[in-house]
Amino acid sequence: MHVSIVGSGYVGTTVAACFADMGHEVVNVDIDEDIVDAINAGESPIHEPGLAPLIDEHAGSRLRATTDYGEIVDTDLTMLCLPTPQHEDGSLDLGPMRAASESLGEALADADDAATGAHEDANPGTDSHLVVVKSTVLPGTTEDVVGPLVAEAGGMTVGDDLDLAMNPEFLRMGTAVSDFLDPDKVVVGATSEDAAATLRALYAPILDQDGTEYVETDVRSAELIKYANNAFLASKVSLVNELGNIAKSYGADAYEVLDAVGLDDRISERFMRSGLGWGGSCFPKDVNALRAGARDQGYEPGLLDAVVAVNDGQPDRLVSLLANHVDIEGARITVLGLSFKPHTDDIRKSRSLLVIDRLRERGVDVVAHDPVAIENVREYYAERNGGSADSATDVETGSLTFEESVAEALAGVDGAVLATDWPEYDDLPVETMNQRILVDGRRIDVDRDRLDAYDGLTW
Ligand SMILES: NC(=O)c1ccc[n+]([C@@H]2O[C@H](COP(=O)([O-])OP(=O)(O)OC[C@H]3O[C@@H](n4cnc5c(N)ncnc54)[C@H](O)[C@@H]3O)[C@@H](O)[C@H]2O)c1
Ligand SMILES: O=c1ccn([C@@H]2O[C@H](COP(=O)(O)OP(=O)(O)O[C@H]3O[C@H](CO)[C@@H](O)[C@H](O)[C@H]3O)[C@@H](O)[C@H]2O)c(=O)[nH]1
Repeated sequence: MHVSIVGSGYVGTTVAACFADMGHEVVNVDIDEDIVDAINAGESPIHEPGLAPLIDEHAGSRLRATTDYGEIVDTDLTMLCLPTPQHEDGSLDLGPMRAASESLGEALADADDAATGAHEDANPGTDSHLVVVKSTVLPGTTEDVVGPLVAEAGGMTVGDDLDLAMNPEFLRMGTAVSDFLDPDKVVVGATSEDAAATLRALYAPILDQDGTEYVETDVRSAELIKYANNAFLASKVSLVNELGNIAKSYGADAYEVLDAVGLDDRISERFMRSGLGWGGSCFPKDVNALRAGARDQGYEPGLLDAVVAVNDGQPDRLVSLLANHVDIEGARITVLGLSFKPHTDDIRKSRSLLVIDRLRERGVDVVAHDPVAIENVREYYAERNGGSADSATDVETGSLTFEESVAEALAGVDGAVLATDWPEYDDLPVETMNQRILVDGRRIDVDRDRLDAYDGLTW
């Protein structure tokens, strides 16, 4: 099939490369020329295991990228993989979805004009264009916002020459390629049988796999399934963290406790790791969007409010724990791990950034290390501080510097906190630390005998 994917970020790039690998002809459309150039040069614009080889293999043949929306016209369907960030109040920001929907409609209208009156679509057997929302959006967005915007800009009619579907994505950063190619489930909400059939054909190469469920439902349910999934997982981690905080207060070990609890197959042992809590580009904004959406619907989501409150408290607990071991005012402390989880350079809503802020507010000079995310963090602080990446000039707070090697990051420091459980931290070169103190927010596999003091957030 010929597939166009609008938005080539973490999801759009992964999905495009995977569809190309499945045998489809794919074009990525993005407004960011650097991303487009990288893909066309056969390079991955992001750090994601397994992605670079796929782009290298398919770029220039089954995979292309462009800034030109006109290229969607000759494709069987257009999948929207645009950001759906949150407003300051936590509610869903549909700005990028609206802008892209209008651009898409305009491109389809231009093609219609060019095709001497009748819109020629590549979709075999139909003369309508299928728009599939893959971004995470609240119920109603596909049918009440995206559809009407594309239709108006394109001079089209939903159900006639415009078809809609919603196909949420469940991949995780760090394992995105394998999650996409070997998913637990594919969820599709389509507005017509033609749209449903096109999506079945699109996913056919992976549907024969054992263990992949194909769920067909209505569009609003498909939209809500994505939020319910993330809300459930975020709640599980917050519950585990609450139980972990209680375990520590009793001098019990949360990992021993929860490993045993997870043996109950109604609960499962997965997603039971207590510690610094959840970050990333999805859980924080999606839980907030669902809370705001529920309130709009007249429902008070008290449980989800508490889920966020527990999560928000964990970075402060980590810093308090460190203060039990180190006189932190004026201390030099290493923060190990900056990405929101291992095996990705994604730092969006990373707990590490909150820990760094809390430490610096208390006058700590922070030395930060990460195997792949340092550049992104430099850019983040440069943007926040109006140009100064290391911001060592900040007089109110401690400084922030970056070290490329773990050994250099630990040399001469008064203690370290572990924020992201990269495997690189399993065998820490602690000998050169001024004080061999480690406060662990993720329960890594470290040789505690080589440390003067080791403390865990919930154990
Ligand atoms: N990151 C994940 O792990 C993940 C997993 C599942 C679902 N999702 C959802 O998928 C969606 C995309 O997430 P992401 O992490 O890939 O976002 P992202 O920010 O990494 O990428 C979005 C891309 O869209 C491009 N873009 C913005 N406006 C555009 C426009 N008008 N036209 C064309 N391109 C435009 C940006 O340049 C960027 O490359 C979100 O709704 C997210 O919640 C994300
Ligand atoms: O037992 C656990 C598991 C996870 N986390 C934290 O939870 C966050 C999210 O982790 P994970 O779910 O592995 O990563 P994401 O890439 O954010 O993936 C989530 O968000 C995506 C975007 O919506 C969804 O597609 C995925 O299904 C969903 O797992 C990270 O900060 C983890 O450190 C824990 O603290 N303890």
